[in-house]
Amino acid sequence: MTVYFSASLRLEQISIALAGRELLAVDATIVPGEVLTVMGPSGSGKSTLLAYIAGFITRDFSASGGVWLGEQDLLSLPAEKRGIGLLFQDPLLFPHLSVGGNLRFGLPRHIQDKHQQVTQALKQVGLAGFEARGPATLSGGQQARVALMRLLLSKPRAVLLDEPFSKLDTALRQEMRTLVFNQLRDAGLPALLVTHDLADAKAAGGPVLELG
Ligand SMILES: Nc1ncnc2c1ncn2[C@@H]1O[C@H](COP(=O)(O)OP(=O)(O)OP(=O)(O)O)[C@@H](O)[C@H]1O
Repeated sequence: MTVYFSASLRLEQISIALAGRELLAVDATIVPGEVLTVMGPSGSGKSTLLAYIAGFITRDFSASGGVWLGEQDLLSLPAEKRGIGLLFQDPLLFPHLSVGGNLRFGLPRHIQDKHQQVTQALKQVGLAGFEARGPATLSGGQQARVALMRLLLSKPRAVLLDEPFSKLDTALRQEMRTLVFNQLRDAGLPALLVTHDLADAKAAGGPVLELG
């Protein structure tokens, strides 16, 4: 994996409200290679916070506060220019593309040796030779690993994870936690994890923010 350095992700006095009622307030800085875990009751606005950071919060909410990546004001950029990578509980692979096609989709246009990068990424997660397979022929755990590598190949500058392990069975969950957090640490990316699972927070190894 190519190591590339990112800046800190700063969440500056963010407040998110729905119908005039504040759902959450967050003020935090996530340094490169660190995972901030956000926990809280269902409906407390965790996914909405991620949507605000990534740039696709809907008008139903009123939100305020700053989102900075180093010196860059992310709120001034449209979602596709923010350089934020997302991982959800569903792998969301494109069903009409092969595994290789899904991975190439994440690669920035200027990358020359796409084939080599894809081959290397698959090898890294124990899926060497899976390029031509369709996503539907993969197990849930294999799909999750492809989704992780697609995310990393897109060279995000920060990563948001929304319950990324909740659909995996217990053994696989532990394996994916280790893989995901090691990869994020190696890549030196700041990451924000939303979860209900204390074991996820422990594996992430960073600070934990408990919403009321
Ligand atoms: N588009 C929307 N319009 C109006 N209300 C919404 C919309 N999306 C979500 N909500 C409401 O906003 C609140 C926050 O939702 P959100 O999904 O951010 O919570 P959460 O903390 O991620 O919940 P969970 O842990 O169950 O995933 C909830 O009360 C939800 O019903």
